[in-house]
Amino acid sequence: MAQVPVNVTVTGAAGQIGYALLFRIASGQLLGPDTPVKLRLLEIPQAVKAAEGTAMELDDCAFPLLRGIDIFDDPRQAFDGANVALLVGARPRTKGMERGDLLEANGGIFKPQGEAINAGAADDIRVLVVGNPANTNALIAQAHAPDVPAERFTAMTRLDHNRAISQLAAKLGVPVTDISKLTIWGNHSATQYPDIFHAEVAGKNAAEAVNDEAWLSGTFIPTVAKRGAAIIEARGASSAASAANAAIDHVHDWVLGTPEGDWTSAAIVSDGSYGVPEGLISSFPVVSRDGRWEIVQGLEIDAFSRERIDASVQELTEERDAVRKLGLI
Ligand SMILES: NC(=O)C1=CN([C@@H]2O[C@H](COP(=O)(O)OP(=O)(O)OC[C@H]3O[C@@H](n4cnc5c(N)ncnc54)[C@H](O)[C@@H]3O)[C@@H](O)[C@H]2O)C=CC1
Ligand SMILES: O=C([O-])CC(=O)C(=O)O
Repeated sequence: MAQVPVNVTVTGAAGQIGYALLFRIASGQLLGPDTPVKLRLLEIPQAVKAAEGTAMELDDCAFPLLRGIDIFDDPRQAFDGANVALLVGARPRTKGMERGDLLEANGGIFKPQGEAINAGAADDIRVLVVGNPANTNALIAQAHAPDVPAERFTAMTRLDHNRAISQLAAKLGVPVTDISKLTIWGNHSATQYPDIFHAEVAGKNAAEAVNDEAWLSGTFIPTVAKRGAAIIEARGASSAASAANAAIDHVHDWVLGTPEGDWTSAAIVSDGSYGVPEGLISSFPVVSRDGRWEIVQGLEIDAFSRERIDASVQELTEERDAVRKLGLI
């Protein structure tokens, strides 16, 4: 029997990540080759026409799995019946903007979107926030969706995870497929901590294989943490195709499961594991089983890692306090 299509809502659909993302969703890379999808695109009124142009191109691909495209400028309509929501559209930081202004501007986007998800999304809704500051935007949306289990709100650190795998593989001269069990901890920001102490290269400990602490603290960690800025500097625009790719990876693994013997990284609501205050949306080592993220437990955290995890979690705590003060959560 033909499967019922899955409703996938994408915000910021006319933006550069949207352009790289929508064709991959429609081609079956998000939910697998047997799952038909309906796209529900949300844009601001001024960008609806551009979204319509992208929809025309999607039509022109004649993707067998694509069963419909609807375009909205109202979050209530866009999230109605959504099974998967990719929250990409956000207010970028502009010149002279303070962090508080950025959080406030994004609160104006993610609060109504959380409310709309609460009001009308499907019972199995899964939310991935990509728009920056992703962790705190996810926290704001989650705070306004009290009827949705908090665990359904996540933020993207998969791009950082993939960047770290690539950097580590290059250092060791191995294919990326040899690297497993790498972790991004904390915030999707320059304070994030890419951790190779539990990572493996072809089954052996990666930190021992690297055996170069100067490279680890002086090159690897800052390269991964500042990669977004380096891309902006080189391309004159922020990462788009690689961000879309990571969003596909995140949702694909969440719905269909992570491979046995490995884990990935995702920012999910903390249950207090590894000393991360409960309720913060922070990146952890995670596996997905039966459609739910689970934090990998029992990893030993040495002083080097502890200090870095704590610094990033401290930043998340400050962002949470700032949005609390602004009355956004
Ligand atoms: N978590 C991560 O790893 C990454 C996050 N990002 C973030 O993703 C976001 C999107 O990036 P781009 O696509 O390059 O930006 P972009 O500026 O090309 O597109 C953003 C789109 O969002 C739309 N938008 C703004 N407010 C909206 C609202 N209230 N509802 C619906 N749509 C709205 C805009 O009209 C625009 O079309 C940015 O915040 C960027 O910083 C980018 C790369 C990686
Ligand atoms: O700062 C940005 O907009 C881009 C970003 O998050 C990244 O590439 O990691």
